Amino acid sequence: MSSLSSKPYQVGYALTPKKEKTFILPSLLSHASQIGVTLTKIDPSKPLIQQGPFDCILHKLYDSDWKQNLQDFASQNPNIPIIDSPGSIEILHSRISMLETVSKLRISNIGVPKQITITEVTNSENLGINFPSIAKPLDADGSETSHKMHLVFEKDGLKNLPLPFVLQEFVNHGGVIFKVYVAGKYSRCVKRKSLPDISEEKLVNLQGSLPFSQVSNLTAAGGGAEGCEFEKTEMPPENLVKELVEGLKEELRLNLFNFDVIRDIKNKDNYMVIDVNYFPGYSKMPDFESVITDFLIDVCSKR
Ligand SMILES: O=P(O)(O)O[C@@H]1[C@@H](OP(=O)(O)O)[C@H](OP(=O)(O)O)[C@H](O)[C@H](OP(=O)(O)O)[C@H]1OP(=O)(O)O
Ligand SMILES: Nc1ncnc2c1ncn2[C@@H]1O[C@H](COP(=O)(O)OP(=O)(O)O)[C@@H](O)[C@H]1O
Ligand SMILES: [Mg+2]
Ligand SMILES: [Mg+2]
Repeated sequence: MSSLSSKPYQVGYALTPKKEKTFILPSLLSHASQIGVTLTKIDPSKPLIQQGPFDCILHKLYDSDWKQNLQDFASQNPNIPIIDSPGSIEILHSRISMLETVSKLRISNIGVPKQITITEVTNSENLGINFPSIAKPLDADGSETSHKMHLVFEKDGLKNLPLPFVLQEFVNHGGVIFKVYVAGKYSRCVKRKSLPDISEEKLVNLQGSLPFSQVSNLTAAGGGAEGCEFEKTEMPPENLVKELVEGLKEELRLNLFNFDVIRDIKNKDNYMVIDVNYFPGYSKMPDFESVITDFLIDVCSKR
Protein backbone atom coordinates (compact mmCIF):
# COMPACT_ATOMS: atom_id res chain seq x y z
CA MET A 1 0.00 0.00 0.00
CA SER A 2 1.03 3.54 -0.72
CA SER A 3 1.26 5.81 2.30
CA LEU A 4 1.59 9.52 2.76
CA SER A 5 5.31 9.14 3.40
CA SER A 6 5.83 7.94 -0.19
CA LYS A 7 4.64 9.68 -3.37
CA PRO A 8 0.86 9.40 -3.90
CA TYR A 9 -0.41 7.25 -6.75
CA GLN A 10 -1.70 9.33 -9.66
CA VAL A 11 -4.95 8.08 -11.17
CA GLY A 12 -6.19 9.82 -14.32
CA TYR A 13 -9.92 9.65 -15.06
CA ALA A 14 -11.84 10.30 -18.31
CA LEU A 15 -15.59 10.28 -17.73
CA THR A 16 -18.75 11.93 -19.05
CA PRO A 17 -19.89 15.00 -17.08
CA LYS A 18 -22.80 12.92 -15.66
CA LYS A 19 -20.50 10.15 -14.50
CA GLU A 20 -18.02 12.63 -13.05
CA LYS A 21 -20.82 14.18 -11.01
CA THR A 22 -21.96 10.87 -9.51
CA PHE A 23 -18.56 9.19 -9.09
CA ILE A 24 -15.89 11.81 -8.41
CA LEU A 25 -17.51 12.82 -5.11
CA PRO A 26 -15.71 15.00 -2.54
CA SER A 27 -15.94 12.06 -0.10
CA LEU A 28 -14.05 9.83 -2.56
CA LEU A 29 -11.38 12.46 -3.27
CA SER A 30 -10.77 13.11 0.40
CA HIS A 31 -10.68 9.42 1.41
CA ALA A 32 -8.35 8.61 -1.49
CA SER A 33 -5.97 11.49 -0.72
CA GLN A 34 -5.80 10.44 2.95
CA ILE A 35 -4.36 7.09 1.94
CA GLY A 36 -2.15 8.27 -0.86
CA VAL A 37 -4.20 8.31 -4.08
CA THR A 38 -4.70 11.45 -6.18
CA LEU A 39 -7.46 11.47 -8.81
CA THR A 40 -6.81 13.84 -11.72
CA LYS A 41 -9.19 14.73 -14.54
CA ILE A 42 -7.99 13.91 -18.05
CA ASP A 43 -8.88 16.16 -20.99
CA PRO A 44 -9.94 13.50 -23.52
CA SER A 45 -9.60 15.92 -26.45
CA LYS A 46 -5.84 16.29 -25.83
CA PRO A 47 -3.21 13.57 -26.29
CA LEU A 48 -3.02 11.44 -23.18
CA ILE A 49 0.74 11.12 -23.62
CA GLN A 50 1.04 14.86 -22.93
CA GLN A 51 -0.90 14.56 -19.66
CA GLY A 52 0.04 12.89 -16.43
CA PRO A 53 2.24 11.12 -15.47
CA PHE A 54 -0.28 8.51 -14.36
CA ASP A 55 0.02 5.24 -12.49
CA CYS A 56 -3.32 4.10 -13.91
CA ILE A 57 -6.12 5.31 -16.20
CA LEU A 58 -9.81 5.02 -15.34
CA HIS A 59 -12.30 5.67 -18.14
CA LYS A 60 -15.88 5.34 -19.39
CA LEU A 61 -15.91 7.06 -22.79
CA TYR A 62 -16.65 5.21 -25.98
CA ASP A 63 -16.00 7.48 -28.98
CA SER A 64 -13.41 6.46 -31.55
CA ASP A 65 -11.13 9.49 -30.94
CA TRP A 66 -10.86 8.53 -27.29
CA LYS A 67 -10.15 4.89 -28.13
CA GLN A 68 -7.37 6.00 -30.50
CA ASN A 69 -5.99 8.34 -27.84
CA LEU A 70 -5.91 5.43 -25.35
CA GLN A 71 -4.24 3.15 -27.86
CA ASP A 72 -1.48 5.69 -28.60
CA PHE A 73 -0.89 6.04 -24.86
CA ALA A 74 -0.86 2.27 -24.31
CA SER A 75 1.70 1.66 -27.04
CA GLN A 76 4.08 4.17 -25.44
CA ASN A 77 3.25 3.14 -21.86
CA PRO A 78 2.64 -0.60 -21.97
CA ASN A 79 3.01 -0.95 -18.20
CA ILE A 80 0.38 1.59 -17.16
CA PRO A 81 -2.91 -0.21 -16.40
CA ILE A 82 -5.98 0.97 -18.32
CA ILE A 83 -9.22 0.24 -16.49
CA ASP A 84 -10.64 -1.37 -18.59
CA SER A 85 -9.73 -2.45 -22.12
CA PRO A 86 -12.13 -0.93 -24.72
CA GLY A 87 -12.33 -4.32 -26.50
CA SER A 88 -13.55 -6.02 -23.33
CA ILE A 89 -16.03 -3.25 -22.52
CA GLU A 90 -17.57 -3.53 -25.99
CA ILE A 91 -19.03 -6.98 -25.27
CA LEU A 92 -21.42 -5.24 -22.87
CA HIS A 93 -22.65 -2.82 -25.51
CA SER A 94 -25.00 -5.36 -27.06
CA ARG A 95 -27.75 -6.88 -24.91
CA ILE A 96 -27.20 -10.14 -26.81
CA SER A 97 -23.43 -10.54 -26.34
CA MET A 98 -23.64 -9.33 -22.71
CA LEU A 99 -25.89 -12.26 -21.74
CA GLU A 100 -24.06 -14.79 -23.93
CA THR A 101 -21.17 -14.49 -21.49
CA VAL A 102 -23.52 -15.70 -18.72
CA SER A 103 -24.76 -18.67 -20.78
CA LYS A 104 -21.18 -19.70 -21.52
CA LEU A 105 -20.49 -20.20 -17.80
CA ARG A 106 -22.87 -23.18 -17.52
CA ILE A 107 -23.49 -22.70 -13.79
CA SER A 108 -26.41 -24.82 -12.58
CA ASN A 109 -29.36 -22.68 -11.38
CA ILE A 110 -28.06 -19.64 -13.28
CA GLY A 111 -29.54 -18.76 -16.65
CA VAL A 112 -30.78 -15.89 -18.77
CA PRO A 113 -34.35 -15.24 -19.95
CA LYS A 114 -35.18 -16.46 -23.44
CA GLN A 115 -34.55 -13.63 -25.91
CA ILE A 116 -34.28 -12.84 -29.62
CA THR A 117 -33.20 -9.83 -31.67
CA ILE A 118 -35.94 -8.10 -33.67
CA THR A 119 -34.78 -6.02 -36.62
CA GLU A 120 -38.16 -5.80 -38.36
CA VAL A 121 -41.72 -6.57 -37.34
CA THR A 122 -43.71 -8.85 -39.64
CA ASN A 123 -47.19 -10.29 -39.15
CA SER A 124 -46.67 -13.94 -39.91
CA GLU A 125 -43.67 -15.40 -38.15
CA ASN A 126 -43.88 -17.22 -34.83
CA LEU A 127 -41.27 -15.64 -32.57
CA GLY A 128 -41.00 -18.47 -30.06
CA ILE A 129 -41.11 -15.96 -27.20
CA ASN A 130 -43.93 -15.96 -24.64
CA PHE A 131 -45.78 -12.83 -23.55
CA PRO A 132 -45.51 -10.77 -21.47
CA SER A 133 -42.05 -9.86 -22.65
CA ILE A 134 -39.78 -6.83 -22.54
CA ALA A 135 -38.49 -4.95 -25.57
CA LYS A 136 -35.02 -3.60 -24.77
CA PRO A 137 -32.93 -1.51 -27.17
CA LEU A 138 -30.26 -3.82 -28.63
CA ASP A 139 -27.53 -1.27 -27.97
CA ALA A 140 -26.61 -0.82 -24.33
CA ASP A 141 -24.09 1.93 -25.02
CA GLY A 142 -25.02 4.34 -22.26
CA SER A 143 -27.06 6.58 -24.56
CA GLU A 144 -30.31 8.12 -23.34
CA THR A 145 -32.35 5.74 -25.55
CA SER A 146 -30.48 2.60 -24.47
CA HIS A 147 -32.55 2.40 -21.27
CA LYS A 148 -35.97 3.04 -22.91
CA MET A 149 -37.88 -0.23 -22.47
CA HIS A 150 -41.41 -1.43 -23.13
CA LEU A 151 -43.46 -4.20 -21.59
CA VAL A 152 -45.12 -6.08 -24.43
CA PHE A 153 -48.31 -8.03 -23.71
CA GLU A 154 -49.13 -9.47 -27.13
CA LYS A 155 -47.71 -9.68 -30.65
CA ASP A 156 -49.52 -6.52 -31.74
CA GLY A 157 -47.60 -4.59 -29.12
CA LEU A 158 -44.41 -5.05 -31.14
CA LYS A 159 -45.54 -2.56 -33.75
CA ASN A 160 -44.13 0.96 -33.51
CA LEU A 161 -41.32 0.11 -31.10
CA PRO A 162 -37.91 1.58 -32.00
CA LEU A 163 -35.80 -1.00 -33.93
CA PRO A 164 -33.61 -2.94 -33.45
CA PHE A 165 -34.59 -4.35 -30.08
CA VAL A 166 -34.16 -7.48 -28.03
CA LEU A 167 -37.40 -9.20 -27.09
CA GLN A 168 -36.91 -10.92 -23.75
CA GLU A 169 -39.41 -13.02 -21.83
CA PHE A 170 -40.64 -11.35 -18.68
CA VAL A 171 -39.89 -13.45 -15.61
CA ASN A 172 -42.00 -12.93 -12.48
CA HIS A 173 -39.53 -12.42 -9.65
CA GLY A 174 -41.42 -10.99 -6.69
CA GLY A 175 -40.57 -7.36 -7.41
CA VAL A 176 -37.02 -7.58 -6.03
CA ILE A 177 -33.79 -7.45 -8.02
CA PHE A 178 -30.26 -8.20 -6.83
CA LYS A 179 -27.43 -6.00 -8.03
CA VAL A 180 -23.94 -7.41 -7.74
CA TYR A 181 -21.16 -4.81 -7.87
CA VAL A 182 -17.63 -5.89 -8.76
CA ALA A 183 -14.44 -3.82 -8.37
CA GLY A 184 -11.39 -6.01 -8.91
CA LYS A 185 -11.27 -8.62 -6.18
CA TYR A 186 -14.15 -6.99 -4.26
CA SER A 187 -17.82 -7.80 -4.85
CA ARG A 188 -21.04 -6.95 -3.06
CA CYS A 189 -24.65 -8.02 -3.64
CA VAL A 190 -27.46 -5.60 -2.72
CA LYS A 191 -31.22 -5.77 -3.25
CA ARG A 192 -33.40 -3.15 -4.93
CA LYS A 193 -37.07 -2.80 -5.84
CA SER A 194 -37.95 -4.01 -9.32
CA LEU A 195 -40.98 -4.36 -11.57
CA PRO A 196 -44.03 -6.05 -10.00
CA ASP A 197 -45.10 -9.54 -11.08
CA ILE A 198 -47.65 -9.80 -13.88
CA SER A 199 -50.27 -12.44 -13.04
CA GLU A 200 -52.31 -14.37 -15.65
CA GLU A 201 -55.39 -12.48 -14.39
CA LYS A 202 -53.73 -9.11 -14.95
CA LEU A 203 -52.47 -10.17 -18.35
CA VAL A 204 -55.92 -10.83 -19.86
CA ASN A 205 -56.76 -7.16 -19.43
CA LEU A 206 -53.49 -5.86 -20.86
CA GLN A 207 -53.08 -5.02 -24.52
CA GLY A 208 -50.34 -3.80 -26.83
CA SER A 209 -47.30 -2.47 -25.03
CA LEU A 210 -46.47 -0.07 -22.23
CA PRO A 211 -43.37 2.07 -21.81
CA PHE A 212 -41.60 1.48 -18.50
CA SER A 213 -42.32 5.01 -17.39
CA GLN A 214 -45.99 3.94 -17.13
CA VAL A 215 -45.45 0.55 -15.52
CA SER A 216 -46.52 1.87 -12.13
CA ASN A 217 -50.06 2.03 -13.57
CA LEU A 218 -50.11 -1.77 -13.39
CA THR A 219 -50.44 -1.89 -9.60
CA ALA A 220 -52.51 0.21 -7.25
CA ALA A 221 -49.50 0.40 -4.93
CA GLY A 222 -47.33 1.64 -7.75
CA GLY A 223 -44.33 -0.66 -7.83
CA GLY A 224 -42.59 -3.89 -6.91
CA ALA A 225 -42.27 -5.51 -3.49
CA GLU A 226 -43.69 -3.17 -0.90
CA GLY A 227 -42.10 -2.28 2.45
CA CYS A 228 -42.24 -5.41 4.56
CA GLU A 229 -42.10 -7.86 1.62
CA PHE A 230 -38.96 -6.19 0.37
CA GLU A 231 -37.29 -6.35 3.77
CA LYS A 232 -38.19 -10.03 4.11
CA THR A 233 -36.78 -11.03 0.73
CA GLU A 234 -33.85 -13.40 1.19
CA MET A 235 -30.54 -12.72 -0.51
CA PRO A 236 -29.23 -15.27 -3.05
CA PRO A 237 -26.78 -17.89 -1.67
CA GLU A 238 -23.34 -16.34 -1.20
CA ASN A 239 -21.49 -19.20 -2.89
CA LEU A 240 -23.69 -18.91 -5.98
CA VAL A 241 -23.00 -15.17 -6.24
CA LYS A 242 -19.29 -15.83 -5.79
CA GLU A 243 -19.22 -18.46 -8.53
CA LEU A 244 -21.03 -16.09 -10.86
CA VAL A 245 -18.68 -13.19 -10.07
CA GLU A 246 -15.55 -15.30 -10.63
CA GLY A 247 -16.93 -16.80 -13.84
CA LEU A 248 -17.95 -13.42 -15.27
CA LYS A 249 -14.64 -11.81 -14.33
CA GLU A 250 -12.76 -14.48 -16.20
CA GLU A 251 -15.09 -14.42 -19.19
CA LEU A 252 -15.31 -10.62 -19.48
CA ARG A 253 -11.75 -9.70 -18.41
CA LEU A 254 -13.16 -6.59 -16.72
CA ASN A 255 -12.45 -5.04 -13.33
CA LEU A 256 -15.38 -2.66 -12.98
CA PHE A 257 -18.90 -3.91 -13.64
CA ASN A 258 -22.17 -4.89 -12.05
CA PHE A 259 -24.94 -7.26 -13.02
CA ASP A 260 -28.65 -7.56 -12.27
CA VAL A 261 -30.01 -10.90 -11.07
CA ILE A 262 -33.62 -11.97 -10.49
CA ARG A 263 -35.01 -15.07 -8.75
CA ASP A 264 -37.69 -16.94 -10.67
CA ILE A 265 -40.87 -16.90 -8.57
CA LYS A 266 -41.88 -20.29 -10.02
CA ASN A 267 -38.67 -22.02 -9.04
CA LYS A 268 -36.92 -20.33 -6.15
CA ASP A 269 -33.62 -22.10 -6.79
CA ASN A 270 -33.37 -20.59 -10.26
CA TYR A 271 -31.69 -17.25 -10.86
CA MET A 272 -31.46 -15.26 -14.05
CA VAL A 273 -29.00 -12.57 -15.05
CA ILE A 274 -30.81 -9.87 -17.03
CA ASP A 275 -28.27 -7.05 -17.39
CA VAL A 276 -24.49 -6.48 -17.13
CA ASN A 277 -23.17 -2.90 -16.94
CA TYR A 278 -19.70 -1.47 -17.32
CA PHE A 279 -18.53 0.94 -14.56
CA PRO A 280 -21.94 1.28 -12.88
CA GLY A 281 -23.06 3.73 -10.19
CA TYR A 282 -20.66 2.67 -7.42
CA SER A 283 -21.54 5.58 -5.15
CA LYS A 284 -24.81 3.77 -4.35
CA MET A 285 -22.81 0.86 -2.98
CA PRO A 286 -21.99 0.57 0.76
CA ASP A 287 -18.41 1.64 1.62
CA PHE A 288 -18.02 3.13 -1.85
CA GLU A 289 -15.05 5.36 -0.97
CA SER A 290 -12.90 2.68 0.66
CA VAL A 291 -13.78 -0.04 -1.85
CA ILE A 292 -12.82 2.13 -4.83
CA THR A 293 -9.68 3.52 -3.18
CA ASP A 294 -8.47 0.04 -2.19
CA PHE A 295 -9.12 -1.16 -5.73
CA LEU A 296 -7.09 1.74 -7.20
CA ILE A 297 -4.20 1.07 -4.82
CA ASP A 298 -4.25 -2.60 -5.83
CA VAL A 299 -4.10 -1.71 -9.53
CA CYS A 300 -1.37 0.95 -9.16
CA SER A 301 0.83 -1.14 -6.89
CA LYS A 302 0.82 -4.17 -9.20
CA ARG A 303 2.23 -2.48 -12.28
O1 LIG B 1 -25.72 6.90 -13.06
P1 LIG B 1 -25.97 5.78 -12.11
O2 LIG B 1 -25.26 5.94 -10.82
O3 LIG B 1 -27.45 5.50 -11.94
O4 LIG B 1 -25.33 4.45 -12.77
C1 LIG B 1 -25.93 3.80 -13.85
C2 LIG B 1 -26.15 2.34 -13.48
O5 LIG B 1 -27.00 2.24 -12.37
P2 LIG B 1 -26.74 1.17 -11.19
O6 LIG B 1 -25.36 1.32 -10.67
O7 LIG B 1 -26.93 -0.22 -11.76
O8 LIG B 1 -27.79 1.53 -10.18
C3 LIG B 1 -26.80 1.66 -14.68
O9 LIG B 1 -27.15 0.33 -14.35
P3 LIG B 1 -28.57 -0.25 -14.91
O10 LIG B 1 -28.37 -0.37 -16.40
O11 LIG B 1 -29.61 0.75 -14.53
O12 LIG B 1 -28.75 -1.61 -14.27
C4 LIG B 1 -25.84 1.68 -15.84
O13 LIG B 1 -24.61 1.08 -15.48
C5 LIG B 1 -25.56 3.14 -16.23
O14 LIG B 1 -24.60 3.17 -17.24
P4 LIG B 1 -24.96 3.19 -18.79
O15 LIG B 1 -25.96 4.30 -18.96
O16 LIG B 1 -25.58 1.84 -19.09
O17 LIG B 1 -23.66 3.40 -19.44
C6 LIG B 1 -25.01 3.91 -15.05
O18 LIG B 1 -24.99 5.27 -15.47
P5 LIG B 1 -23.65 6.17 -15.60
O19 LIG B 1 -23.48 6.78 -14.24
O20 LIG B 1 -22.49 5.27 -15.94
O21 LIG B 1 -23.96 7.15 -16.66
N1 LIG C 1 -36.62 -10.50 -18.19
C1 LIG C 1 -37.08 -9.70 -17.24
N2 LIG C 1 -38.10 -10.11 -16.43
C2 LIG C 1 -38.58 -9.29 -15.46
N3 LIG C 1 -38.14 -8.04 -15.23
C3 LIG C 1 -37.13 -7.57 -16.00
C4 LIG C 1 -36.55 -8.37 -17.03
N4 LIG C 1 -35.61 -7.64 -17.65
C5 LIG C 1 -35.58 -6.45 -17.04
N5 LIG C 1 -36.49 -6.38 -16.04
C6 LIG C 1 -36.75 -5.21 -15.19
O1 LIG C 1 -36.45 -4.05 -15.96
C7 LIG C 1 -35.38 -3.30 -15.38
C8 LIG C 1 -34.49 -2.72 -16.47
O2 LIG C 1 -33.97 -3.76 -17.28
P1 LIG C 1 -32.40 -3.90 -17.55
O3 LIG C 1 -32.21 -4.99 -18.53
O4 LIG C 1 -31.71 -4.02 -16.25
O5 LIG C 1 -32.09 -2.54 -18.30
P2 LIG C 1 -31.08 -1.31 -17.93
O6 LIG C 1 -29.83 -1.60 -18.68
O7 LIG C 1 -31.73 -0.07 -18.46
O8 LIG C 1 -30.90 -1.32 -16.46
C9 LIG C 1 -34.69 -4.31 -14.46
O9 LIG C 1 -34.02 -3.63 -13.42
C10 LIG C 1 -35.87 -5.11 -13.95
O10 LIG C 1 -36.60 -4.40 -12.97
MG1 LIG D 1 -30.22 -2.91 -15.20
MG1 LIG E 1 -27.94 -1.85 -18.00
